[in-house]
Amino acid sequence: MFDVPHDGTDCANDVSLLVTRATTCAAAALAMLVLPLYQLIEIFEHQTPSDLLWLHAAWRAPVFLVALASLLVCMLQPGSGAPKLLLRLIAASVMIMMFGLFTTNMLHAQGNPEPMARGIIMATFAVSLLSLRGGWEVLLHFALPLAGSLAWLAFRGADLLETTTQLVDPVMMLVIAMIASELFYRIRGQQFALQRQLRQLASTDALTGLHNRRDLERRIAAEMSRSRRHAQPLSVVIGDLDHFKRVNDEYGHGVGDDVLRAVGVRMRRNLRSEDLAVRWGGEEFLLLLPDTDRDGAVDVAEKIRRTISEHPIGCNGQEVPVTISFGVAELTDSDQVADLIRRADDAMYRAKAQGRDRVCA
Ligand SMILES: Nc1nc2c(ncn2[C@@H]2O[C@H](COP(=O)(O)OP(=O)(O)OP(=O)(O)O)[C@@H](O)[C@H]2O)c(=O)[nH]1
Repeated sequence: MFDVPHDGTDCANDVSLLVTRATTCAAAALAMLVLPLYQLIEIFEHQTPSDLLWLHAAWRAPVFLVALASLLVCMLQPGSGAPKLLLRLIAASVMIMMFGLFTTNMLHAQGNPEPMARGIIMATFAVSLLSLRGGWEVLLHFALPLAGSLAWLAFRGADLLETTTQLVDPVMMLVIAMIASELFYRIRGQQFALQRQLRQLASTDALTGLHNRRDLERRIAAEMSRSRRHAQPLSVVIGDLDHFKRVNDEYGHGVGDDVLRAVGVRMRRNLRSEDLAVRWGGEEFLLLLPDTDRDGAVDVAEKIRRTISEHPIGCNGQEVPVTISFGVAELTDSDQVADLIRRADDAMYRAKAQGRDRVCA
């Protein structure tokens, strides 16, 4: 099968990826705006000494600010590619908050650490799932703040043995978050790949791997308006294999199919990436050539005609000689889609009438 050039299919995937990211980003940001505030109020109610209150606020501040910025970006620039970076920033700031507060608790052992620690662990778990792509990313975002936190505790002379027992809950969270994040990441990846494959199948001809008629119908109007907007030519070429019935009758339907495939390959080899090669009907092909005028399209069709008629197609050890007739039409100001295709079709029938194996415009 051929590589399908960058087209509407890819765009649809990109848009759906952007929407997923923006939604995730907004969800993570909202969660991270509410949670730190809620916890600060709780700590305030437990009458934590004021200097520690400031420390608590400082550890939460990056999460709060990044979450606020993310929410603003998601609201003001919904189509931007920023959420990917913002999601990582949210995750990193949450991990830093978690270990900052963990260190504060270890050094000052005050307040009501139990519910707070649980809240942070749950938040970290949620954000890991939302923001990070796969187990390795969770580990990376977790490992750096953990190392910093342990280094600071050691520097401040804390009892590291006690620290390790306190680490049981966060490490358990890490393992669960890694597994869940990896699972989510893979499921999402498979889902995107499947969507892409389905869209590609829906727009591709199964036998030749060229674009199908439905796909052309979806694109030709857009190409016509693009060509008019930029005052660039656009041409359509219709090609029909000559006496193809004889090929089937003489060599069998299987060889006929191989010939159609080979013709498709030769067409694609002679086209630019922005051109569209379509299997238009049984043994009929259509080429949509942007930025190409009538003479240019005749040259393209002539080149393809020669590669087909001058080199018989090898199938099952046999050489099958094939020729093709082409008709060319260039877009005019008054053309509708049907007019353009009809003129190319008429030209192709003229080529048949004049003896086949030729190009008419
Ligand atoms: N092997 C194969 N043959 C096909 C396929 N689609 C259409 N055909 C055959 O293509 C042949 C087309 O025959 P006609 O329309 O009579 O045209 P032709 O024999 O090519 O003659 P001209 O077009 O007049 O030169 C028919 O025999 C179809 O069965 C296909 O997918 N595979």
